[in-house]
Amino acid sequence: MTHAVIERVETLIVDLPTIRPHKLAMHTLQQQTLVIIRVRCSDGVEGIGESTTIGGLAYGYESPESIKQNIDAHLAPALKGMEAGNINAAMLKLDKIAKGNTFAKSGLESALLDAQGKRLGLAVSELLGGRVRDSLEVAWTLASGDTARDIAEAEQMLDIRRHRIFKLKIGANPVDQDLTHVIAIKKALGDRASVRVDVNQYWNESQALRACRILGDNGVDLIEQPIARTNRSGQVRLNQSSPAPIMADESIESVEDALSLVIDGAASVFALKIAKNGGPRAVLRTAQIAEAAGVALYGGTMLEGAIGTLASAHAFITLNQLTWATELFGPLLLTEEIVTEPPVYRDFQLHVPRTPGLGLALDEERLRRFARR
Ligand SMILES: O=C(O)C[C@H]1C=CC(=O)O1
Ligand SMILES: [Mn+2]
Repeated sequence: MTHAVIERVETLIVDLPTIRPHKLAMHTLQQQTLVIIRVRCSDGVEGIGESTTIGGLAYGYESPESIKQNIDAHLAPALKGMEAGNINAAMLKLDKIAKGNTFAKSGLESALLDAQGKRLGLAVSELLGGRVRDSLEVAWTLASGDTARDIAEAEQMLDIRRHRIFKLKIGANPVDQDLTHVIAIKKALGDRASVRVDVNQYWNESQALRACRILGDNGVDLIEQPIARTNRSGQVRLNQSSPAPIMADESIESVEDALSLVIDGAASVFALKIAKNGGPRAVLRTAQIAEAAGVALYGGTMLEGAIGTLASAHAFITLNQLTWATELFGPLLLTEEIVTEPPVYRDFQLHVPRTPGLGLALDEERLRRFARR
């Protein structure tokens, strides 16, 4: 049998509307931009992947435009002619020719896994060693910017049994205003929901010392990235003093970051994101570091659409412990789909398909309609 080779890599920028503005400390999303990757192989198999970030360059070092350009100019030519089924060799080559660029690499690794799964008739989770569950609990982010509207949204999610974990995006407003907002929402929801916050690095240590204590004392379960990733010693001190666990998100931009956080004792929970580690296989290396260190895990998102969400989900369902569940709700924030069958959310869970590859097919007509020209 001759091995299939990678013949062509195509990238498309897709702009999709959101159900409402989504306010994060650094950026308000009015729409979401996905980079869709198609890897065509010599055996006729096509793999699909997604490289998505938030707010252009507001969140990380890669933008949709730079991701597309770097794949087109550097990563795709390096992959051309390589054996399609040898994902180790392909990703080693990319690591050799490109520093960082984990978002771009994540979409490519996802597409190669999708192709190999389709080729072998196996779900990506099976390629990753096999699943230990079929579905994942999914949190919802309350980020309308309005307390009453956030409470109404949470009540609706509880009613329809879609989410019972809520993450509140704070940090942009004065600290006391944010604390009042969070405490009001926790009071309204009580024990019916887990309430967590994500500060997206917007506090300094002096603000965070007091705020983390107040949040913990008022029943907030988890505090995500309260201070800057660059303030490592501050993170260590907060991790020791906060009554609520501290989760690292922006602090992890690579597998090596995860190791150094563990060595320093800078967080007791890690947000796992395929985009920040370089793909579904790379994120599992970070998960293994956490497991060995006794750090708890959470399945994070960069607000990807269906493809990036399921690429993440196939990795996360192979994990033994996922103490803090996931936030794989990206497709639910979008009003439009570019796949033929959207991911299934039911009874607080995302159900992960067992069909070959990621278990998704592109809807060509809708893709054409939303692709940026
Ligand atoms: O975690 C982040 O910082 C980014 C993202 C995840 C959920 C959400 O609403 O925003
Ligand atoms: Mn975060």
